[in-house]
Amino acid sequence: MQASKLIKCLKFKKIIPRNFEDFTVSLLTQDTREVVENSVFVAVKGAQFDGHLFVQQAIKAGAKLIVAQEKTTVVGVPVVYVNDTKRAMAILSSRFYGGASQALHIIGVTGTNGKTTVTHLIEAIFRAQQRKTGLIGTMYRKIGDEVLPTKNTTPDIITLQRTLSKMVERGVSDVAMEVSSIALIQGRVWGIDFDVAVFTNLTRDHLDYHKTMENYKHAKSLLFSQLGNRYAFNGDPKVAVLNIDDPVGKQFEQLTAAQVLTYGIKESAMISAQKIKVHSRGTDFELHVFDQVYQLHTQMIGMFNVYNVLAAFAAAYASGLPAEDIIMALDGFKGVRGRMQLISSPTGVSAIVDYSHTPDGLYQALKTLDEVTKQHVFCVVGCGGDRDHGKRPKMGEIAAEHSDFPIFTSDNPRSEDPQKIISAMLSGVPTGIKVPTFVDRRQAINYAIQQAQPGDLVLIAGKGHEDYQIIGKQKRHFDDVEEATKALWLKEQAGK
Ligand SMILES: CC(=O)N[C@H]1[C@@H](OP(=O)(O)OP(=O)(O)OC[C@H]2O[C@@H](n3ccc(=O)[nH]c3=O)[C@H](O)[C@@H]2O)O[C@H](CO)[C@@H](O)[C@@H]1O[C@H](C)C(=O)N[C@@H](C)C(=O)N[C@H](CCC(=O)O)C(=O)O
Ligand SMILES: Nc1ncnc2c1ncn2[C@@H]1O[C@H](COP(=O)(O)OP(=O)(O)OP(=O)(O)O)[C@@H](O)[C@H]1O
Ligand SMILES: N[C@H](CCC[C@H](N)C(=O)O)C(=O)O
Ligand SMILES: [Mg+2]
Repeated sequence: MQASKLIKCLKFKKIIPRNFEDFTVSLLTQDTREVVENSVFVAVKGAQFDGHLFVQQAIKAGAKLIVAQEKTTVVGVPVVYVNDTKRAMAILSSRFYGGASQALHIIGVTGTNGKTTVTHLIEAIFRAQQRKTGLIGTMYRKIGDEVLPTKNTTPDIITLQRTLSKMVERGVSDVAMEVSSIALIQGRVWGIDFDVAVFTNLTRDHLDYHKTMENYKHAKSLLFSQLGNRYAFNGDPKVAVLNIDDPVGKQFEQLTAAQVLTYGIKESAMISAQKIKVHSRGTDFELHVFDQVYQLHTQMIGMFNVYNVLAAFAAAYASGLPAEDIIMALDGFKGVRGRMQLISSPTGVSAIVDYSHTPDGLYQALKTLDEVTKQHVFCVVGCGGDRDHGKRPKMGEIAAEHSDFPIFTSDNPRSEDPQKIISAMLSGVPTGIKVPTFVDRRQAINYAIQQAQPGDLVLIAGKGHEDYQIIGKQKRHFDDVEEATKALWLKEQAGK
């Protein structure tokens, strides 16, 4: 696309100089580390850096046009001045990448917990229909079977539009994507034409960023107000899929002009789970879809996963798939890496690696383990540094109250002193409960597994699929599944 044609979509702008030599744009980016010859560079003021300070660097790397919101002393290339470069990024990327989101059937999933799980369930359902799928979320971006890395749960709008456009090129038809509250506030999904928007739940997280639960809820609500009431490009009506057992789900009904499909375990929900039986090898329940009743089995355990399954079912049903097909796909789904991932061993001790890093996530995980075992539950847990401080005492309290043997350790301490994070967790522990602590996560895992007796379960919470640990500025390899497997093997050898 020619540069002059690209910038036409920006309505209010000042171009200096007014006339410039046109060129074919090779890349649109806000990051100097991506710039190549004939790029358009958008200067964005961020939380850490100011992109305007990188303009010369961008030109040196090949940028031929700059979009800025503040005066820059640029020589040799035209500058397009706008009021807000973040908004310009959304408008330009939609234009540059050809409105890919309109060509795709996109299901956006938001909520504090369950987004990764629900998007994987949706991916599995559509794949079972022999459709080519895309997935965007915490763990990766996926185009069919191709796995691409990701920095954020929801990428910046340019990366997102670029990814969607690649999906269109490769024949993807259906996309499941996680939409984080921070992304919604930062406009990372501005202009994305969602067909279905799903709400899982709202509990405490990210208050370092949002400050209050009210702001956090507002951020989540944006997905529903942005869904609009238009018919989607392919003619299907847009649908908001809402968990109405969560009071926030009910409130979101008011915000959207789209059609609403509710789910929950109360009979008043349009899609509900009844007669739920959670056992150690999975969960069974009656699925009520309006006035139809089906039997549903999932290999995943826990009441929270009943909600995740309902959310995925509702999203697929809202997309027009037959209930029987969805149910069959859900039955075959084996779970997501690092989400209640079981590692059994001949010692009789089992470890469960789970990504519970919020108070509610941890509570749900511990409650589930308590339901499936009569033996003891150990809980190795830490809290991330440079993230919501307020959740630390709460997670400390939950681990202490809902496990038999809580053990506190480090998650990703980042720039913070790990001992201080652990002390904050300890401040929430009720008096009388003793909690051993280990700054070294490996030692904590080894200790728990050594202490556990046959039949006991060791929950290793907070890092799930992560294969790294961030200490200071250093990111080193660390994988809870590997560590637990090693510790269980050592226990087995010691017992021989
Ligand atoms: C605080 C925050 O949210 N930061 C996000 C934000 O960065 P920012 O706009 O503040 O950017 P910045 O790093 O200050 O840089 C400013 C500008 O200079 C540019 N730059 C910077 C350096 C350089 O050498 N060259 C260069 O051009 C940058 O590309 C950017 O355009 O926008 C970036 C692009 O979208 C994000 O990658 C970045 O996420 C950081 C890494 C982050 O840790 N974010 C977390 C808090 C986050 O967003 N989490 C959510 C929720 C997770 C979940 O619940 O699952 C997520 O969606 O991941
Ligand atoms: N519906 C749910 N309600 C409460 N807790 C849940 C639910 N689903 C999952 N969890 C817990 O939260 C953890 C994270 O789940 P998942 O990765 O699916 O959530 P997420 O919303 O993608 O999280 P993130 O915000 O980090 O991307 C799980 O390991 C589990 O312990
Ligand atoms: N999406 C979450 C991930 C937290 C995972 C935990 N291991 C940590 O590093 O704090 C966040 O950015 O808050
Ligand atoms: Mg996620």
